[in-house]
Amino acid sequence: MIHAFSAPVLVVDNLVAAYDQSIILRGTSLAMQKGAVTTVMGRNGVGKTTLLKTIMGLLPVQEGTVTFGNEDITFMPSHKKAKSGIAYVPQGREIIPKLTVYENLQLGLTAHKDKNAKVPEEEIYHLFPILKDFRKRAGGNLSGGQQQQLAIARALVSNPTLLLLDEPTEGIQPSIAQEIGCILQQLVKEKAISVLLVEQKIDFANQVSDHYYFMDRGKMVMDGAAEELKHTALEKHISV
Ligand SMILES: Nc1ncnc2c1ncn2[C@@H]1O[C@H](COP(=O)(O)OP(=O)(O)OP(=O)(O)O)[C@@H](O)[C@H]1O
Repeated sequence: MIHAFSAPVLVVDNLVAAYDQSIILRGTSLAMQKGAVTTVMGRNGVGKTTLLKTIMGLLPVQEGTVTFGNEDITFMPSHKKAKSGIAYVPQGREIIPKLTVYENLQLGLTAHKDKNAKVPEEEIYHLFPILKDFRKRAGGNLSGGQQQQLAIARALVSNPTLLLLDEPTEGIQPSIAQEIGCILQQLVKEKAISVLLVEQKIDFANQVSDHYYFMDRGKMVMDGAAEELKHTALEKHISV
């Protein structure tokens, strides 16, 4: 839930970023409230994934700023961003197929600021009971929905305050997507984590979002609180 008057957890101001000569972000700006789900929607190829990568420091910023809490993190290397509390769950999930579920979870510790930290198993399995049952199973043998849960769980192992989540429902059946939506809501409520979500599916976005931004050709073209936006506005902006 958005806490009125709280300071934004993340502010992106006039961001410009490119792959070589090809400019993708053309002055992108957004502000995220703490403990809320902010969702970026837009057609394929408008730059949503590029925005998450640039915030995470995986693509250099050419112009503009990124502020996390009170800190300017525009040029902070990605591993430092991870240690300062930002976790990124990429599109496609990037589970290591040959490692077990538990070993995949352990990978999240590399981004933890305390080098003696352990996987908070009780907390993780409370949120994702299926991962407890499959603890010793190879990550590659999990279904798409289970791998998505594992990817989010692995991100949580680093103890983030901000989660960047790229199309978590891609290739996942609606009932499982809804389950993941419930877990996300629980996370935001119980742990006051802030989520920046890139999403194409309206039903899922409606289930979890507090605030929307619509992106077109590297810029935000509209934003608003979830309850202010009608279904039709959402559809207009994401229809291909
Ligand atoms: N590694 C790359 N090198 C060069 N161009 C890229 C690279 N990755 C993406 N692009 C291009 O950047 C543009 C924006 O891509 P991006 O993945 O950010 O879009 P998106 O809004 O997330 O779309 P989608 O929903 O399809 O993932 C596209 O034109 C894409 O072809």
